[in-house]
Amino acid sequence: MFAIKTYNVISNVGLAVFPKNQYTINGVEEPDALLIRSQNLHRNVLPVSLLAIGRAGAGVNNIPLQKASENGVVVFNAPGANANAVKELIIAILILASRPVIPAIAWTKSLSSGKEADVTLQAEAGKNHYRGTELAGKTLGVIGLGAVGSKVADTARQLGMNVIGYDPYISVEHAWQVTSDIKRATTLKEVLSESDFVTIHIPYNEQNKNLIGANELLMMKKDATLLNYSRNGIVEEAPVLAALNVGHLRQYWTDFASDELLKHEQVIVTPHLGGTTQEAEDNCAQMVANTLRLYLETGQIKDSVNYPTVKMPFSSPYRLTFLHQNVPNMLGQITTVLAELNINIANMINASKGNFAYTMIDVDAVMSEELYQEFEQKCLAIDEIIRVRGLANPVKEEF
Ligand SMILES: NC(=O)C1=CN([C@@H]2O[C@H](COP(=O)(O)OP(=O)(O)OC[C@H]3O[C@@H](n4cnc5c(N)ncnc54)[C@H](O)[C@@H]3O)[C@@H](O)[C@H]2O)C=CC1
Ligand SMILES: O=C(O)CCC(=O)C(=O)O
Repeated sequence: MFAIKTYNVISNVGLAVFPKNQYTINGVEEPDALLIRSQNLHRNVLPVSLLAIGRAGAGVNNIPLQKASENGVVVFNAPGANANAVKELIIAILILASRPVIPAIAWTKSLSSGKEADVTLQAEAGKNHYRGTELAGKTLGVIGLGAVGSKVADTARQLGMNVIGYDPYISVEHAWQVTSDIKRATTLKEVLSESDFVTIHIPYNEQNKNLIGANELLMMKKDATLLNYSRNGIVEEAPVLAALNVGHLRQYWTDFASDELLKHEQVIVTPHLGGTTQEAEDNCAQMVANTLRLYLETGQIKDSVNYPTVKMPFSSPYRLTFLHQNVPNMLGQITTVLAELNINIANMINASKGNFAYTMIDVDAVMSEELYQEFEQKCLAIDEIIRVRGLANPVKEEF
């Protein structure tokens, strides 16, 4: 049995991925895996039992990645699984930022003569106070052309906007998704200075902390609108408020509340709603539950942010897995231990990601508990090996 502990509201569609005869969810056992959304784990002690963390979403800045890697905890996310939800909200915001629909509705509701004809007349007479502008022909700058940004850019093009994208680190997969009529900026200044609307779709990390501050806001067109549906630490709040106060920036829309932002009339804050649709919550939970199962039951790694992708058909009776430092001679040391114990290798694979690496070795016979314990002890005596697991072939399903 594997034990899963969840935080936040996790879709039942995702939880249903775990067979009841193999998994407990939120039981009393120490967890093998956590399944979370925005839960901040930075202050948590990671239990020794913990093998994996699944983030049902894109951003992983709520997870202590270095600590997880060093403790042999593989962290997974759900790349792209909520991108459509964010895209639709961004498009809605672009429209709401151009057409004063929300105040117009509130004003119309306030008309109450009691006589239908009068209300109609008042509505007609007052509507010119709620005149908007159109998106077609305006320029949208998209910072980050990953799963969300590439979708936003394409849809904005379809709405007749000119789109400038900026992503110096774009993956080949996402580069293919961005149509050729989207202009590529080579500098942040280029995208900021040419856009009527700027929307940010990048991860929060040390490098992106305060990416948009006073200098960058000055690069923006006067009267432009800024959207931050990525993370709060990417945009510095004080210079944004100052830019709004002097009339340089028209509006700031964000998914991340703070006391200061909530007080300002030209700041419109949504309650971290980007990925909050039924479909996105189902997709994210289902995707990450499947990757957790794949890892827990077969050792294979897919969509991890701290360990490499490692795929190998499970065709032998028994599999050994090793999370280790990415240093020379790890394979040599592991195979020496296997040879000492007269264990024959049927198949093996090794891959690395940054300072960490992963090795899977299939052996041609099931190891007894006693033999496995001896093997594990010898392996863990090697300084650079972080975690060892022994897995019997599940045979029940095709992974
Ligand atoms: N508000 C919400 O509910 C949601 C927020 N998010 C946030 O949006 C972020 C992006 O999500 P996805 O598009 O799914 O991630 P993604 O990983 O598919 O795309 C991120 C893109 O940003 C690019 N990038 C990184 N640093 C950059 C920089 N300094 N300048 C320009 N480009 C840069 C990367 O090369 C990558 O192409 C997430 O990390 C998360 O923080 C994502 C989903 C929902
Ligand atoms: O609603 C959620 O779980 C948060 C979505 C999000 O911010 C993300 O996927 O990065």
